[in-house]
Amino acid sequence: MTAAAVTLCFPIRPRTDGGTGEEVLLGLKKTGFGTGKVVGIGGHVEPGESVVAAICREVAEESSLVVEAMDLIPAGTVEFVFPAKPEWDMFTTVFLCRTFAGEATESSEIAPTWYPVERLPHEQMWADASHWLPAFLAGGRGHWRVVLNGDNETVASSTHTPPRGPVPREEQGS
Ligand SMILES: Nc1[nH]c(=O)nc2c1ncn2[C@H]1C[C@H](O)[C@@H](COP(=O)(O)OP(=O)(O)OP(=O)(O)O)O1
Repeated sequence: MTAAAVTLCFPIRPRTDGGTGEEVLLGLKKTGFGTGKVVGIGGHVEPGESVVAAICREVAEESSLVVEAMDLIPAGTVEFVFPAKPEWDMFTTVFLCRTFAGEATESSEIAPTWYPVERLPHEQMWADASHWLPAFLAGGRGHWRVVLNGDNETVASSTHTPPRGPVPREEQGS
């Protein structure tokens, strides 16, 4: 079974509560997959849609923030593997974003909230998020493969593969 293509965007801005550092926009999922969890803003890539178009659409639909394609910062990818429920497998392309317009506003799907990057609400999130999200927010890049246990909640394993460097000259085509 092929993993569903999804995409997530983590808007980041300087903290607005007087603290130092940055805050990131997450949201309480009100409907569908992961209801009741605090998740990243995003969702499924529609057939025929580019990942970039999908994330701009999802951010607008779920949070009302307006994100332009050129302001997306590619961070990497995460594969969510549910061996006990393969139909839940997802492959997500992750972006950060520091330039956007509008105010985060509640939608039918998501109640958005800004959290200091140093104080993510891990107890309300998917257990795997503590493996890959702080790494991306700290500037890490690459691919994460997360395998869930049979309870579809706890983490059996998580593996990080760093991005490939530039292709060595001798491996480049002519
Ligand atoms: N293990 C996991 N940890 C995590 O942090 N996020 C996960 C996850 N498994 C899936 N997700 C995220 C990725 C994706 O953005 C989201 C599910 O996509 P959607 O919100 O689009 O799904 P829904 O079925 O609610 O909505 P529709 O696409 O509108 O049908 O869940």
